[in-house]
Amino acid sequence: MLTVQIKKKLPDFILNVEFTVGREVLVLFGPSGSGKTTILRCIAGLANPDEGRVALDERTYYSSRDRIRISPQDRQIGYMFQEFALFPHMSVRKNIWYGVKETNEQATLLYQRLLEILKIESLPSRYIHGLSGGEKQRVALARALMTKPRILLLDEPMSALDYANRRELQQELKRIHDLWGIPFILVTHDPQEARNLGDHIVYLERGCQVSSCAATAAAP
Ligand SMILES: Nc1ncnc2c1ncn2[C@@H]1O[C@H](COP(=O)(O)OP(=O)(O)OP(=O)(O)O)[C@@H](O)[C@H]1O
Repeated sequence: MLTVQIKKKLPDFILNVEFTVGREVLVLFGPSGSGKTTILRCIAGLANPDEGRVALDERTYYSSRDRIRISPQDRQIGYMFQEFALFPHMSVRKNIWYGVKETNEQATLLYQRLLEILKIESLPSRYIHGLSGGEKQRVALARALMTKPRILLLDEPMSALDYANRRELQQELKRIHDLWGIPFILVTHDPQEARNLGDHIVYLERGCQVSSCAATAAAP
């Protein structure tokens, strides 16, 4: 169970959220600038709250009270950034292996399995600049999962895709979530995506949770 309690002063408002995520998909939904990416960055350790706590099960990643701040590299969190943040000068293979600490047989098996699950077996020697939006999305997902994360953060993972590709990749994301069984936190502006993928939706406005509900209970 991931526990998130964050207070952080931003230029125009104070971000103030509190929620937990089990082995489910939690969607952060809200207008541009409402604080969604900042929440992901605080969970990953790329930004620090002014106050609060972030913990996965018994492990505290951040606590203002206890002065704990675990570095991003030691949090075992997969982060799929907006626009994917892949390295254009590296091959698909190198991108996927980037960040893996140990190259052993287990890692090689995971790599092969990810290529298969994400249907990118033909891509390893290609370079990022020649890939389609859907292919880049799959490679970014493989890279995030290759580090065997205990949580996966996805910041608008479908934003670069057209309607047909979005629908297909939403289905794949659901399947991967079922297979991996870890908490996913997904940021989106798209109400349909929020309903399709989320088990729970947290609605944000200017840094505050205006509501939080099961995805089937109400449409955003
Ligand atoms: N490092 C920073 N320094 C100053 N202001 C910041 C910083 N990061 C975020 N902000 C501001 O905090 C607010 C929330 O930004 P954030 O990126 O978290 O919103 P968002 O909901 O993810 O937006 P979008 O949907 O457009 O990506 C914005 O007003 C943004 O300009």
